Amino acid sequence: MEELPGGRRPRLVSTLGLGQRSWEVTLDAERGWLAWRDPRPPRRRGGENYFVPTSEIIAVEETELNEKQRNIGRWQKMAKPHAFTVYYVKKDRNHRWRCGDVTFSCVDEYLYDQWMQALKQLLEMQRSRPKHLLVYINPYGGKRQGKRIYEQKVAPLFSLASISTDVVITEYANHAKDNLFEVNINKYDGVVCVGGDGMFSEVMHGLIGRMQKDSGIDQNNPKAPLVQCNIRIGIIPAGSTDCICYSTVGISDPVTSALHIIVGDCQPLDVSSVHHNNTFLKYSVSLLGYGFYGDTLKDSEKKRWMGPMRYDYSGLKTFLSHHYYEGTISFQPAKHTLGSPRDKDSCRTGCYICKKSEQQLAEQHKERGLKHEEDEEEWKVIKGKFLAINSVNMSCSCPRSPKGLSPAAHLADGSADLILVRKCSRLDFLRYLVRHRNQHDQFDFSFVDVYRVKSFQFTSKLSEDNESNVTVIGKKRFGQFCRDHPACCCNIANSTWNCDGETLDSSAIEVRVHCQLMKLFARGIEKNCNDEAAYSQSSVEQSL
Ligand SMILES: CCCCCCCCCCCCC/C=C/[C@@H](O)[C@H](CO)NC(=O)CCCCCCCCCCCCCCC
Ligand SMILES: Nc1ncnc2c1ncn2[C@@H]1O[C@H](COP(=O)(O)OP(=O)(O)OP(=O)(O)O)[C@@H](O)[C@H]1O
Ligand SMILES: [Ca+2]
Repeated sequence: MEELPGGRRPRLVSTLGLGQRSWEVTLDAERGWLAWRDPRPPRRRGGENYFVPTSEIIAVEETELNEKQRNIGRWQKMAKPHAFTVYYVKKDRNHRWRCGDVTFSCVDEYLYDQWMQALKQLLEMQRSRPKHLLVYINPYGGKRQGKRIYEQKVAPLFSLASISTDVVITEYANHAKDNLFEVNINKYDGVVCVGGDGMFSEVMHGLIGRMQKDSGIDQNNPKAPLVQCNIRIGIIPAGSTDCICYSTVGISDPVTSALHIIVGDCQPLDVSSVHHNNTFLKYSVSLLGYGFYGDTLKDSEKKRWMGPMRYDYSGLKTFLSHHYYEGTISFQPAKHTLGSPRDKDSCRTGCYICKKSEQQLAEQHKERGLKHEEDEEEWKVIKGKFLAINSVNMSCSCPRSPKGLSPAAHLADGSADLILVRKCSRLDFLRYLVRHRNQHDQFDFSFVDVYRVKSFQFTSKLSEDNESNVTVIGKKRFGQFCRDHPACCCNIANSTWNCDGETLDSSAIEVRVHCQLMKLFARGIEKNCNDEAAYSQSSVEQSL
């Protein structure tokens, strides 16, 4: 390697054997890349060029060349050619990552040692990579393939990357959550969950809950400033919806997720806390849905045996029942964030809007102890009859809806998009649903409103009436549905909140978004060359 002043050795350039030819291989430690180039002029079918950021090198290993490889070209003269294999992230279409490998041969041991040492040094310098992970596998999530997926697709990659693991196969619901309150968490560089959104939710509750407990924060206080959780969670998708994985990586694919964990990616995530009467209920990172998604989930729980199909079955059933619910929503608009839910651009890796929120959060932490102006900020109140009330902290894109419930929602901007779908005809509601799967704007309907909020509260008409002691008993005599108007679909019972795929017991809730409360082994969805809608600073500036 060439030396720079100060003893830095940023560049190693050698001619190494690859296949049957000699290639020019460069390791540029300063700029952080490894490249190999066929030095033959392009018209002789050479000129190929490969380039890998060193942050995306997975491992390097000594390699024994096989008989066939040894007997070609100049390597056949050597008793034992010295070869090494570099494993790296190979980016495929649709955000899919694969483990690529390339084997280089060196003319002598000295050159081999030089390369091995330089590459190993570079790998050791990747400080954000995990070395020791705690893994929870839900053997019953999704299509019940969690254990197989982990053993066949993920564990071999972790061992290639020299990551050691403690693996827990869960034996009951909440096993992972309970366990996280007991383990010596400081031993680990991250926690991995193999399963779906429900399994992720368990691990998140365990980690955030543990963090608050250790810091003496009372989770039942809805206004308590929660302590950020710096231990990252990796999601190996093996569930039914895998919305959190899809929305943060761009695909639900176990190998891709394992590689994001190995390279030590970090994606902060907003978390909403949900309370009822000063009692903590749950945290949410994806969907908090009342009405359509609440009823779909409640019905689907009885059909777990159907696997992922249960959501389509119960979704269709709920669609046909066409129930709407009356209630009051009060919310505080998110004025601190630059974007809006109607933006054409989406949150992508390195998102400028999320970075801005991160800076604001750091300033807030510095000013902690000074007066908090939050409570003085305005509340908007909306009363109405709703088919669905959805609050999403992220786009909620998933294989069922690749652009999600709110395509412009941000992963880490400290806000949620509150989507109110008012009472409308079945046909209109179907048109709304269909737009989750095509390119048209799902908010461009007179019966749909969307707001970017930092907190909200909901009370159903039924509980308001209960509280004001209005003839509830009289109403109950009508049974669950309005018998006077069989066709009107009005429902005097409450719906249920769907909180990241789990039902909540209370319909009256108070929700608050906590900016970047936790972190994932992910980097957000990467911009593609054809992804013109990705955020850049200039596009934000134009919108100001
Ligand atoms: C005509 C086709 C329209 C299709 C519209 C599809 C929209 C799908 C939007 C999915 C949004 C998922 C949000 C993520 C929520 C997760 O935290 C949670 C836990 O995993 N998953 C669910 O609650 C699982 C929720 C799954 C809901 C599935 C709903 C399926 C609706 C089917 C309606 C059919 C009407 C057809 C009439 C002819
Ligand atoms: N060993 C177990 N036995 C029964 N339930 C479990 C076990 N381990 C975890 N669970 C629970 O199973 C629930 C569902 O699991 P998971 O999220 O992995 O799959 P899913 O519901 O099919 O997928 P999705 O949440 O993506 O729709 C979780 O809420 C979790 O608490
Ligand atoms: Ca958000």
